Amino acid sequence: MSLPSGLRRSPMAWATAAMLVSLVALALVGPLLWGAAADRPDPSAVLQGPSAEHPIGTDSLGRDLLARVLTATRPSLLLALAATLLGATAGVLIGACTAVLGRRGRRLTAGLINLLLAFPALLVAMFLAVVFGAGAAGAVLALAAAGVPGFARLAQTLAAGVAGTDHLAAARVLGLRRHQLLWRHVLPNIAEPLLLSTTTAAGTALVALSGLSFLGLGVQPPGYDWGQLLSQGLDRIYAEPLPALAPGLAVLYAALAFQLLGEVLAGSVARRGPAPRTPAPTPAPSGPAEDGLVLQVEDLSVELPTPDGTIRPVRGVCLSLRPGEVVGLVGESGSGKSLTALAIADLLPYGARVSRRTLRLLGADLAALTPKERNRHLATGLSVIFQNPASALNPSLRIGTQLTEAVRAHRGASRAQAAAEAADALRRVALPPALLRSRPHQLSGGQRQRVMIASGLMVRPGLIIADEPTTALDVTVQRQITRLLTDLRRDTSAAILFISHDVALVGEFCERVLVMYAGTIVESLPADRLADSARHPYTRALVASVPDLTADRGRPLPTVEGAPPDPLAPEPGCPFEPRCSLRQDRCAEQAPPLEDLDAGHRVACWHPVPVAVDPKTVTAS
Ligand SMILES: Nc1ncnc2c1ncn2[C@@H]1O[C@H](COP(=O)(O)OP(=O)(O)OP(=O)(O)O)[C@@H](O)[C@H]1O
Repeated sequence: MSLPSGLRRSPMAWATAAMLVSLVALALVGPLLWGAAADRPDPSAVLQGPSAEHPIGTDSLGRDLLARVLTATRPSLLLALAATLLGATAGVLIGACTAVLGRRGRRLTAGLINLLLAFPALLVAMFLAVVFGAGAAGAVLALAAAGVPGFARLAQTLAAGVAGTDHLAAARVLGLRRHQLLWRHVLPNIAEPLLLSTTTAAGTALVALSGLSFLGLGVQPPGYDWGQLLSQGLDRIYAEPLPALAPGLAVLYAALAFQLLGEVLAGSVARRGPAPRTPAPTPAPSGPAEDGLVLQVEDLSVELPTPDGTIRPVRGVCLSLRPGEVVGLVGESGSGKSLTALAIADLLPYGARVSRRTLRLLGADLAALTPKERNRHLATGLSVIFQNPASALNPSLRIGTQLTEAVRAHRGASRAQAAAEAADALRRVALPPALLRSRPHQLSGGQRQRVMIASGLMVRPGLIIADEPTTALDVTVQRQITRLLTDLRRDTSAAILFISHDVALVGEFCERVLVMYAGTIVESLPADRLADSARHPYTRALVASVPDLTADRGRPLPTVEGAPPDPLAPEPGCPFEPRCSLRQDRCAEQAPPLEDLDAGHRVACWHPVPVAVDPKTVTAS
């Protein structure tokens, strides 16, 4: 596994690695190399100061103190790690349980955690160390128990974020038992921040454990750790500072190493967090602008790294929209529709690379703008309505705050002016302005989607990208939403790119349809000609797979036979060729370009289907 390049370049990461390696090496070889010297008493060298033979002196039995400090690395680290792991395991299990317990169990556990947190951890550790009895095992148990509430609170907070997610709800519906929910759905999703906290907690545990040994509650003679050596050295610190300083510095060094490890890991997580808004490298300027277009996209491609290799889920896409035009983008799941939209909106996931010949929004070449200008232009010229409004809206903010923040940030509108505009936007999507005070969970799915549309309207965009905005809604609400989008288009003359896999809906709602298959546009035609004049075998198969009320219920629903090509192993030729019953030799050799058939109708096929052919006969069976 290779290190992220950010980590490789970080001096702090290298320093931390060096400190950790030195500690581990000392813990491994210390007792072998210096164990004998550390335990050998020498009555002739009792309580000596630093000398060539004993660089930091000897103890009351004449044992070499440097050897003892070095040998103590192993017990000091092991005990601190044991206390941390025990405390973290118990705390995390208790805290994470709250995500899968019933209401009563959850409240009880939360109350218990709150109660335990009220007691200072170090005092609890000292009290428990006395109760468990002075000794290494008692100190470890006491520290672990004292650390449980802190870990439990952290895990509880993180688990609360998972508790409301759709995947946990889906797993509950599937009937998974509580322990399965905990192990499979809660813990894996909160593991990363917990690991970071555990690392830093190990440093704190090391200091605390040394403190207990220092007070005589931890490791007992003849065993020893840094805390005990520090305590012994302190008796004569004014005469000989080194015997106390050396174990003290060792504690500081090891605690610092753990703290730095936490910092470095947290930094590395933050670095791979949000995607940089600008895909590297700097794109070349766009091709010439075409007059009167809201969106002009030519030869857009997206590359994505995956664990198995790089894929190109969007390949050479061209599309354009005029003011007020509604264009549908249809295709099977995975055909690249959403990534096309995300590439236009500059919202591609981290690691994605985008290339294009032209990308203009409202006449402005997005490549020619600085990142700040581009963000501003996109934020004010484009709105994206996502498929799942539940996750697109921030659950902790009131609707009013979410609707107004964009206009306040980009247009500098006052709070009152923004609130008035938000109320107006809600009215336009047929929602009462009183909802401004609600939070997303208090709204139905249809209402949330209307809020998303209202949010898009707040910036008065020239282009609305609606990515499957009705997929999660029932048919009645679907109709309401599409009607609403139609009204908005009429009133604001915004263009709409409507992404869907519902061919029937797109045919009804849009003026023009782009059919996407395996990352490319394979056909572009007026929506009213979709049902009877589509010429690409894939479009014909999609249309044929739409059930209607007159279909014979005794026969299985028609589907597009076969599966899309493996994005990791693209073949030359037409990507639909393996599924096409009309394929010929040329289809497997060369990919067909998107060419004009007649006015407003383009198709990428070497042998477009004659209009008269029955659509059900065009896919391989
Ligand atoms: N972040 C990602 N990393 C790797 N591959 C991805 C990522 N996002 C999407 N893909 C892949 O890219 C391809 C296109 O995905 P995209 O989401 O654009 O499809 P889609 O046509 O919008 O599908 P759907 O209708 O199901 O939303 C798919 O094969 C998908 O697995």
